[in-house]
Amino acid sequence: MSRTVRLRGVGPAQAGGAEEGVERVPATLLTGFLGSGKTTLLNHLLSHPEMADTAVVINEFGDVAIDHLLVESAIENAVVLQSGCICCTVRGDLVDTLTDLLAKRASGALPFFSRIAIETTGLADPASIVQLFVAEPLVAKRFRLRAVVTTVDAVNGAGQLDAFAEAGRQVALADLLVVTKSDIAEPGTAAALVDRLSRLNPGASVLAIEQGRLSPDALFGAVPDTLETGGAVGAWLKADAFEPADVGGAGSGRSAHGNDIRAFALETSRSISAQGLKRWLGSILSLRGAALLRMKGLVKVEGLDGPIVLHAVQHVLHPPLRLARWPTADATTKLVFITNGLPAAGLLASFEAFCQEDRAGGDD
Ligand SMILES: Nc1nc2c(ncn2[C@@H]2O[C@H](COP(=O)(O)OP(=O)(O)OP(=O)(O)O)[C@@H](O)[C@H]2O)c(=O)[nH]1
Repeated sequence: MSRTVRLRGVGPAQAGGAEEGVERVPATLLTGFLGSGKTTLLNHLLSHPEMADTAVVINEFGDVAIDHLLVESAIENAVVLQSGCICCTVRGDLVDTLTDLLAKRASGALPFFSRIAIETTGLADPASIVQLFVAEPLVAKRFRLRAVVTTVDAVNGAGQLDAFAEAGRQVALADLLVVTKSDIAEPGTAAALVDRLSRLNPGASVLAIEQGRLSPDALFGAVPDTLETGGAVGAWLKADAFEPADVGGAGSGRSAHGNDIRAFALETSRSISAQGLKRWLGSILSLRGAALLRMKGLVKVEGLDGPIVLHAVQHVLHPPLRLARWPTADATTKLVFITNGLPAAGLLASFEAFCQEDRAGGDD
């Protein structure tokens, strides 16, 4: 069930300017375990004037929606998705809500907004929401996922990571990890959590904050917006932060305690045919997608001057981006993985196998 609240529509919409825009609306997904400080952070972010034109979608689990009442400011465009979690029962509702927001913006029923923020329930698996932005045409055509921000409670976060798989998945999917409540954590606890999070998801930026105090500049500055430039690709991939997996060897990577979440990097100077890459991706995403929390990287493909940029979340591959030239001095394939129960050795062996195949494969 989707329920709309507080669509006050104050002020005129920017007459017609928002309709059928060429630009896709950037979306920030705010996730994090129960009580980890999502609403507090959202509130603080929305208090900044530059965030005024933000439409907010808040998903609450249960019969009585409360969080939206706590989001105090700037929410002319607040929508609550209730009675279920976005990632499962009300996923269709989220699609409807997003398209409805655009229609209302275009008709003037809503004030103009140039970005959206989506706050999930504390138990959501953000992967299925990320998938909407890639695989659901109604959403993918009009919105782009700008950032996944995950809050982790400095006091309870370590225990939640040990006990709940959802907490680990939320961390693995993040572009930015925000450690909250460092003001009330035991000395050293927040720093230890920052360290653990950096090992779980070496590609994400990690910031420790208090009482939601994070500026939009700090948030968006930590998450590159475009991959077209070399510097942005480097900051996005952060391959150096990942432990290398040994090609042909055990490729252990780093195991975090609790869930069997491992982060590791694969680097090889070998190139793969376009056909081989397509088949390898088809194979690992369909067969092992559930365990592949995240994969990002640059791949050297035969016959191309620049790399193919890959980004996959579980079974879903973001549209691959073809760069005209390599952003790095070394034109080598670099793939970083965060997996749950999927050892590096198997992935490396399969990549190598597909490198050997289809040497004469065409570009398609
Ligand atoms: N001391 C302190 N309290 C915080 C901080 N961040 C959040 N809180 C408090 O923690 C409680 C939960 O914060 P929320 O922002 O509601 O957390 P949430 O993730 O939105 O919670 P759910 O939607 O229930 O999952 C509230 O009482 C906040 O005031 C912080 O940095 N320091």
